[in-house]
Amino acid sequence: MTGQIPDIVTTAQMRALEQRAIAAGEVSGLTLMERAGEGVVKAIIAHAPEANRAVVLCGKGNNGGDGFVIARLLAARGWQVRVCALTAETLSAGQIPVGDAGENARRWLAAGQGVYPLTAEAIRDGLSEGAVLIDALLGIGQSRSPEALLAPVHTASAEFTRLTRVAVDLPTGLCSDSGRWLCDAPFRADLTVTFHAPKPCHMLAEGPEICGALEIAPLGLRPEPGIPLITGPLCNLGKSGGHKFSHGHALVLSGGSGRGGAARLAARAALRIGAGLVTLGCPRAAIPENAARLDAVMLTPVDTADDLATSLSDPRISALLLGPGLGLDARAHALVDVALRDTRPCVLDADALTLIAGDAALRAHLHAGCILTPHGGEFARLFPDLSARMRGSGGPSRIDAATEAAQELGVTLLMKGPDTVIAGPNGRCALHAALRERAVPWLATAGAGDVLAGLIAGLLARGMPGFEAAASAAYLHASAAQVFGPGLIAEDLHEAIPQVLRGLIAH
Ligand SMILES: NC(=O)C1=CN([C@@H]2O[C@H](COP(=O)(O)OP(=O)(O)OC[C@H]3O[C@@H](n4cnc5c(N)ncnc54)[C@H](OP(=O)(O)O)[C@@H]3O)[C@@H](O)[C@H]2O)[C@@H](O)CC1
Ligand SMILES: [K+]
Repeated sequence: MTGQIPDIVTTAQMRALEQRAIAAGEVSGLTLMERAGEGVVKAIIAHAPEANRAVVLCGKGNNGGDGFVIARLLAARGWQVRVCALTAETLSAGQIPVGDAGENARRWLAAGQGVYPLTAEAIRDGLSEGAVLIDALLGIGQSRSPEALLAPVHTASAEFTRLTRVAVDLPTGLCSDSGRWLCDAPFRADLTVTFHAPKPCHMLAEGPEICGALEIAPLGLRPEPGIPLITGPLCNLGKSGGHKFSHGHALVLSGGSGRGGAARLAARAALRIGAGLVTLGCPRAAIPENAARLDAVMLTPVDTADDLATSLSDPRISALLLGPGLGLDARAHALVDVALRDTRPCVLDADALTLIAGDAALRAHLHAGCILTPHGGEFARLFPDLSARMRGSGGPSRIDAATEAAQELGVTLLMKGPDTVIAGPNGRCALHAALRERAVPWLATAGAGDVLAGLIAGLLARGMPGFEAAASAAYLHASAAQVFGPGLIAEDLHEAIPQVLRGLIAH
């Protein structure tokens, strides 16, 4: 997948787009299906240039219709093609369904080609090593487990080691809108060719694991806004003059002695991303430890809520961060309480999220300047009902859940993961997908989340709005991990940020 990636569209949006274009007389369903098939064939040839044999598995809907187009176009190129269709029996009896899929089945049969049943034997006999196995069983119309449908496919394909497995639109066994599996063993693709725009399942949850490489075939439909993918910072990161106070002052609150590492990681990240000043507020007893480990980050004693209130009387403090290594004791609770009664932009991570989850009074003070950065477990603590619904069949996707949660609390919410969702208090939403060429598995390391929280706090301190700061930080965080590569530990992220910034500012 290269170049500008269109916004993600849901199943409902995709269907509406198609229907509008057809109703307006701009295009017919048959033409769209032909374009879809052409796009898949083009991608297959680029992906498997040596192949000349394919088995196309066709379902009874329009995904299957695409399969018949693909079969016809590959056969026209001289490929040896076998179609194994769910509707083999009725088609062989001359019963052609109405509609675009039926018309493409008719064209296939009219060319003198046969249709085989969807059995392990028929599939196996059509394959050989190096062949292409094309899944056109189910697309965006699937809603229940296709376990039985896939059983012969798994049996047959297990006998080969060098198949190229291609999913049309999305792999069978995947929920299009959530990216969750609909069965234990979905189709596992090396390449998925979708149409017009990515669907949530190509980016979310367990979807990417079974989609393989992703190609987007255009259908000639007009683009419409969907969920944008974050492919760069959403704000200018350069500095143009000014003194340190013109670039903001972040205050990071820390826990006691021996617990300062997480807050130090966050504070350094805030400084690295360009906050003019960063102060770490910690109990007086922890000052020597932090002083021994920090130079450019300043220190101030914060033992009590009053100490924090005194720090906040300095109007130059432009953003707060509470959570990393903060603890869950009465002091931590009191600090979160004071911070939330202030209206300055405030990042709440880690322990601060746990405190908020357990205390409705704290939640009541959340405001639009707050940015919450939960991972899956923290999200479940904050939103147990929503989280339970997400696990159910047909439940909300991570995008829907984050959007609902952000609106419910009136905050910006960054739901962490390889598929990081950023949702604003007003329904705005975006996705940062650290997937495929942007995959950074070595980011799963202790302290990486603290650095992310620090990057957000630093950008907020510089005056960036919450949504933009969170989305940009997600991008910068993954980029730093990518620059450093394998062996990364959280401290390395700071060292990689300058290289990331140089690349961005040069552009
Ligand atoms: N939108 C567009 O712009 C374009 C779309 N195009 C293509 O159309 C595809 C969507 O087609 P679609 O709507 O016909 O749905 P599809 O996925 O083929 O399912 C069909 C039927 O399968 C059934 N079924 C469901 N689950 C099942 C199960 N577990 N096991 C067995 N059966 C099951 C269910 O019928 P049911 O049995 O419930 O009556 C369902 O109605 C899309 O993915 C893309 O490839 C392109 O041509 C270009 C333009
Ligand atoms: K499919």
